[in-house]
Amino acid sequence: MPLHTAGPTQIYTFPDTAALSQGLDKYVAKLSAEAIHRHGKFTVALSGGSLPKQLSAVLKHNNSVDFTKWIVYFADERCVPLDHEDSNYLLSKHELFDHVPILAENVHTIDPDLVNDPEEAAEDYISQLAKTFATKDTVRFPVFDLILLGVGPDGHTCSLFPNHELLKENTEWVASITDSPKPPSCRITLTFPVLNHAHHVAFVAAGAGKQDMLHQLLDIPGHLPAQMVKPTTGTLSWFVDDAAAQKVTSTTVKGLERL
Ligand SMILES: O=C1O[C@H](COP(=O)(O)O)[C@@H](O)[C@H](O)[C@H]1O
Repeated sequence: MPLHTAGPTQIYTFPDTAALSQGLDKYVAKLSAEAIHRHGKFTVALSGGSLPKQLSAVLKHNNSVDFTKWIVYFADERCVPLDHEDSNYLLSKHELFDHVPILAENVHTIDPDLVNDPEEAAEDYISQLAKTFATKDTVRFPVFDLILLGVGPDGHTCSLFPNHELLKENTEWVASITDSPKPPSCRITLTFPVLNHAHHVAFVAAGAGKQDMLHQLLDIPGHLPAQMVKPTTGTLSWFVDDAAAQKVTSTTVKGLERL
């Protein structure tokens, strides 16, 4: 069974969070090696919340991964200083960057001088993206090798919240939000077109607290933000533990698979 398949959503389940981290390590290491072989770098967008810890537990010990070729952006970021406890960057720094040879200049943070002006911060982040992603005429949006996403209990992903006007954003690469229902209220976020142009997108969700939302997202068709992530040509995977997957019954997905 290949590690990932194009087309239908692939759901990988694991008995617990330790096994989930092992599966994620295998998946990310493979995509990293493939991307570096293909174009000399691995462009990845990381979420905050529970993701960095889950991702890094095994990956940070994986010496086969060439982290020097990683170009890191954030799927979303809170408009706070980089040393603030709410910073998604700080989380990933503590969990991953401090333990692996990622180059500081390859980690693209929100400009700390712009955190009081979310709109400007989003504009600046677009400029940072433009340095990595040379857009061709046919491809208007950055094409990440991998975007790693989390999902909140309300179905939000990145800083794209249910019923928010940002769900309609279809031209900008990065948008700002000043009324996030989850604090802090000011944030910047990648938009759906960017998420949906990626080569690979993977959601990571663990714990019984995600059960109801996972059931809703995977079994009941709808338009919650996490359900609007539908890569046009890329793959979509879910990495979940048994606790989170307990109520998922869907026959519309390809099936729950163990790695
Ligand atoms: O606010 C945020 O929440 C989501 C979900 O977080 P989790 O702790 O439930 O995994 C996260 O993906 C996003 O990056 C973050 O800013």
